[in-house]
Amino acid sequence: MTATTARVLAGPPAAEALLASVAARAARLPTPPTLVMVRLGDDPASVSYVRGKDRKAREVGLRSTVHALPAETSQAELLALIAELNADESVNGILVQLPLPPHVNEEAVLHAIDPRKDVDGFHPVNVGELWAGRPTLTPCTPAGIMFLLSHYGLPVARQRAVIVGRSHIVGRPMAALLLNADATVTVAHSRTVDLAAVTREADLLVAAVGRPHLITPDMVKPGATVIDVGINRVLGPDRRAHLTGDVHPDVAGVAGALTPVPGGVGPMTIAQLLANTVTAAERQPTR
Ligand SMILES: Nc1nc(=O)c2c([nH]1)NC[C@@H]1CN(c3ccc(C(=O)N[C@@H](CCC(=O)O)C(=O)O)cc3)C=[N+]21
Repeated sequence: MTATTARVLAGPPAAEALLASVAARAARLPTPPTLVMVRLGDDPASVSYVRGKDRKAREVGLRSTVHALPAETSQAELLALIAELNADESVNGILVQLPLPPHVNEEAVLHAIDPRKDVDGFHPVNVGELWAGRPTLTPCTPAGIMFLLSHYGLPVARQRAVIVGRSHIVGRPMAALLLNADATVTVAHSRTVDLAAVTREADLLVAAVGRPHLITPDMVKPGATVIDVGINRVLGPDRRAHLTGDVHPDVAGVAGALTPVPGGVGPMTIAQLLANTVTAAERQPTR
């Protein structure tokens, strides 16, 4: 009987390493890179994420502004604000916090952002460049995961990577980044037949489905690296809400390395957003 426990891939030290380079690059520019975030309504998770990003931005020498608009803001009003921010040369990065209320067409909004200011990497021009192998501004969560893997010296090239989840925010861009880094990539999803047989092939398993504890120990190859992107709010035995991932805690007994939730991928997402803001600023003409 050999009880092993996975190496913990803590987000904060890797995020701090990325933020140190963000701060150094920001300091080399003639004016501080400027991020503008827009959120509609007051969903508590959105309020808290945007606040966290705003605070970190200032810590590393960026300028950050938040437009907190009423939930009833019309799509036309939101598009008018985006047009203004696109035209404003003092703005380097624009982020519209998702999800948007049901009366606003998310696609219409994301397509309206100038691709050069699209620090989320969600505009079709940036999606296309990523899939063409010419990444420019790449989605923050997957790009942050790539940084985390390299920070901890974990190999990607030649690895069999399985991503569970095909969202536009995580699963799909994660597949593109891993493919660009010479992994052999499989994207599994809710319709995949015999999911466990697919995930057991993975040297690198990325769980991004939003279903608490979907990934159980029997689904993991011994020694695999497991990245948990799930941020699920569940009620604990004490009936208090807490965060849990898509990966069952017992996976730590099988995996070689595992990201915790919270304190894993989340902090990387924020650091990468600020890295993207500096990248956008570096590429925009100076005034
Ligand atoms: N336009 C847009 N871009 C986004 O990048 C975006 C978005 N909309 N909408 C929502 C999701 C979610 N997201 C997270 C960022 C940080 C943490 C994070 O820092 N999590 C902490 C814990 C946070 C907590 O305690 O609630 C952690 O995992 O340690 C989580 C989730 C960005 N998103």
